[in-house]
This record gives sequence, structure tokens and C-alpha cells, in this order.
Amino acid sequence: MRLALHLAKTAKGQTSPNPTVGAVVVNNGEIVGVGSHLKAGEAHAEVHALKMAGNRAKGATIFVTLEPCSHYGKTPPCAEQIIDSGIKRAVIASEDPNPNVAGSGIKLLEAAGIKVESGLCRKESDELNEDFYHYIVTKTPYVTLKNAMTLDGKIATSTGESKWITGPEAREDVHRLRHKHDAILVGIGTVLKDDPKLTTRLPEGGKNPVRIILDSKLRTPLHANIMTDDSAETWLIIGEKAKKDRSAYNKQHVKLIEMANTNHLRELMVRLGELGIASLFVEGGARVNNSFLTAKLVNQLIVYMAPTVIGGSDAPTSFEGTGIPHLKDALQLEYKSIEQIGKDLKIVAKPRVE
Ligand SMILES: Nc1c(/N=C/[C@H](O)[C@H](O)[C@H](O)COP(=O)(O)O)[nH]c(=O)[nH]c1=O
Repeated sequence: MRLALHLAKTAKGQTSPNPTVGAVVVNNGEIVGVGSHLKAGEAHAEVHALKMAGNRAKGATIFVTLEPCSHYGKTPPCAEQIIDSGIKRAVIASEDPNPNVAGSGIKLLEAAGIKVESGLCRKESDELNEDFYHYIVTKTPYVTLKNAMTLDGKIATSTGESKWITGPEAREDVHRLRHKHDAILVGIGTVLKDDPKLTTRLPEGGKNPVRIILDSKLRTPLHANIMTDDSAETWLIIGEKAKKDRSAYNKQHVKLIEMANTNHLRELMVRLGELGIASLFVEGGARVNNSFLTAKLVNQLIVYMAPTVIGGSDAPTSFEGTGIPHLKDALQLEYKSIEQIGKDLKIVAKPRVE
């Protein structure tokens, strides 16, 4: 199962809106087939592993990180293919989170006389696809909010300098996160201040997320990187009152999405969910962070903390704006991991489930 989980992990970022899944077929203690789901619409992990096993799947055991599908999607159901292959035992980490199909794959296997055990490494498997589970159930994107700040919580100096607070290793890690997300969101403030590319730039390459800009008054400059660089889509979230002359923004990779009120982030999450965004990476700035914080839309917080101190009451912190006035209403999190990356700390925290 650990090998199946590793196979699933390596494809994270490639399979949206599907989960990442890994499968391993073992016959008499020998690995005879392995597979991962590599791209939505293509073969599922189990199919790759069974194809590799061939007739050595007969009497074998399949280890799979997510319950085999039982419905006809773009490919025939895996449960049927497992049955036809002669597998005699199936070990499953997690049941399918889709309430409509949870357990039906397992039932099909058991009805065909296959011995099924579920729950092995369930926690790791569920964590791997937490965004997918959230999206399947809520139809809105799973939101990861990322901050890069100094030890004293600043994201820039009082004179506006911010490049760079964190080191190259931490910044490369941020690009790994971008690769794993369907979309990246920043406010117009970040576009005007940093003119970011918001693309995934990794030595080994990677997928560019859709670039989403909260830009109620349509102030994105036409010469901005996100407008001139068409290697990724750019969606501008604008208000109804945004200046009418929108023709200049009429580009192949640019979409204008009009909202009655761009501050209604929950409504925006529904719209993005409808547009197939299952995972959203919020990279600031501080006012946007505050909006997601006060709207209680943060599903995961990732903080890169540099061992530097800059101080200054005018130096901006990660969450500006109103903040949460009373401690009793503070966003309560629990630490999931704290690791050092280069000179910086990477802290992953998730809202505490009451
Ligand atoms: N200032 C820092 C960051 N700053 C991140 C900015 O808010 C903005 O997302 C970047 O400028 C994006 O640029 P591009 O997409 O790479 O062209 N982010 C970091 O991780 N560390 C820092 O030190």
C-alpha cells in the first residue's frame, strides 16, 4: 500500500478534477503490476496495474489507495475489470468520498467472491486527496492560503521591499504547490505591486494553474505579465461597475468573470467550482488573505517563515484589513507539519475541526 500511495503522490497535480490513485498487484509475494492514474479521462491506476500483470493477476491481490470505481465514467468501471482479471483479494485504503457511489465498488467486488479489506493507510490516502474530497462534497474549491513572512510576521519592509524574504528552496517549494493546484488567486494589489507571472517554474517543468485576479474595478494593466504571457489562463473577477471598455482585455487566454459583488467570496467559490476549479492556491496579498480569513474559507494554511526580523509598524503583515477583533472568533488551527526548507521553516496548519 505504501508503494501504491507513493505512485499516487507522484501524479498529484496531473489528474484534476479526478483524485490521484495508485495501485499495485501482488501475486504470491511478487509485485506483478503497478499503476497510477495519470490524467483525467485516461486509464485509472487499477487498469494500468492489471494490464502490466496480465494473466499473473489470476489469484493475485490488488492494493489500491481509493475504492475502485463502479460507474461508467470516461472509462469502464475498474471494479468490473478487477473481477474479470481473476484477482482474489482487494486491499483498499479509502472508500470513495462521493456519497452517490461510496461502497458500491466494494459491494461489486464482494458479490463476485473477492475478499475485500479496507482502511489500510486510510489517513495518508485521505490526506493525499483532501482537496478532491472537499470538491466532490461541496462543489467548491479546496482553498490553500500561502504566506511568506519574516520571523516577526512581516511580508515586506516598511519601504515595500519583499524580494526576497524566503530563500530559493522555499520559493521552489511554492512552485511545487502551484503545480498541484488548479488555480492560483491574488488581489489586484499584488498585480500592481509585484507584476507577478503566477506561473509554475520548476527545473523539471510543471503545470501552470489558472491565474485568478480579484480585480473589481478592472485595473489590471494591459502590459502586466498575466496579460502579455499567455502560457496560462487569466481570469479577472470584476464588479458590474467595472469600466465598460473591456474590449482591450479580449484575449484568447483572458476571461472576464463578472460578479455582482466581488467581496462575496463564497459566491465566487461556487462560480469557480462550477468552472471546474477543485483546488485554489491563494497567494495574497494581505487584504485578500484577510477576506478569506474572515469569510472562513481557508482549508489549509501554509506559512514559509524566514529567520529574519525587519520590524516596523508600517511593515505589512500577512493579514491586513479588519482582521478578527475578538480572540474567541480567531481561526483555530492545528499544526500538521513543521519542516525546515533551506534556511526557512514551512508550517502547514489546518482549521481545527470542532
Ligand atoms: N516576497 C516573497 C513572495 N512574494 C510573493 C508575491 O506575493 C508574488 O506572489 C510573487 O511576486 C509572485 O511572483 P512570480 O509569480 O513568481 O512572478 N513569495 C515567497 O514565497 N517568498 C517571498 O520572499
